[in-house]
Amino acid sequence: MSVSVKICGLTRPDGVDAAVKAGARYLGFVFFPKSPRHVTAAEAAALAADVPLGIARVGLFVNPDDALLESTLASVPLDVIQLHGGEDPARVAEVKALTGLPVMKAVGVAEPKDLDALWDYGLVADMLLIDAKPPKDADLPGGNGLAFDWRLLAGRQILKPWLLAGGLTPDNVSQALRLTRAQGVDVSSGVESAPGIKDPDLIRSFIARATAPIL
Ligand SMILES: O=C(O)c1ccccc1N[C@@H]1O[C@H](COP(=O)(O)O)[C@@H](O)[C@H]1O
Repeated sequence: MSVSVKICGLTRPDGVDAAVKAGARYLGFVFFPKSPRHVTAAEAAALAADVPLGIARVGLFVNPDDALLESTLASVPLDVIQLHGGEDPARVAEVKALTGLPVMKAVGVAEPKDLDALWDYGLVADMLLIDAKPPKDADLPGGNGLAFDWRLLAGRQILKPWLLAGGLTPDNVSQALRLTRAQGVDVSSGVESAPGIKDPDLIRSFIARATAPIL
């Protein structure tokens, strides 16, 4: 089966267009004001409006309260909620019930014991996103262009469908897939010309390499 690709942090129509045409399976919109990729609900609604059926529009939130989720969903047609903060498994279940949407929970990994959380979140989330754990002093809990040691995932059984994230680029995605055998990959800063500005050529190149046969 072909690898699913998520292009995250889209802020402009040319990035959405490049991702859709190149075969992305998920498009991510960031609703976290500290991020250079933050979009307002009105901006996201415009970007998400004409996305073809079969491509999931993912709303990325960091510790959102119910009001933010409800007000965003009132105007943005989202298909999946991504939780990228410190939400515990009970909150993941609450967000699922509140929104009626599938939830993808990000789990940060820096060392082997971080993988233990995949079990607890796998029991409640619909999908998992396995990302590099951010440095302690980081402003953002993701989107930092940092990779973790992919060998930690080799041969690992994971309860739910999952995407690999963290520091992926067109140049390293093949190696990441070879080592982890991930079913999908998620990229943000690795396909940008500047923080928050996606480069359509890098998006095309990333998707072509991620979906090429693994040798
Ligand atoms: O992209 C962001 O700005 C962001 C902000 C807050 C939480 C998560 C964020 N991005 C997610 O992190 C992964 C990895 O990013 P990168 O490829 O290493 O830059 C990204 O795919 C988003 O899902």
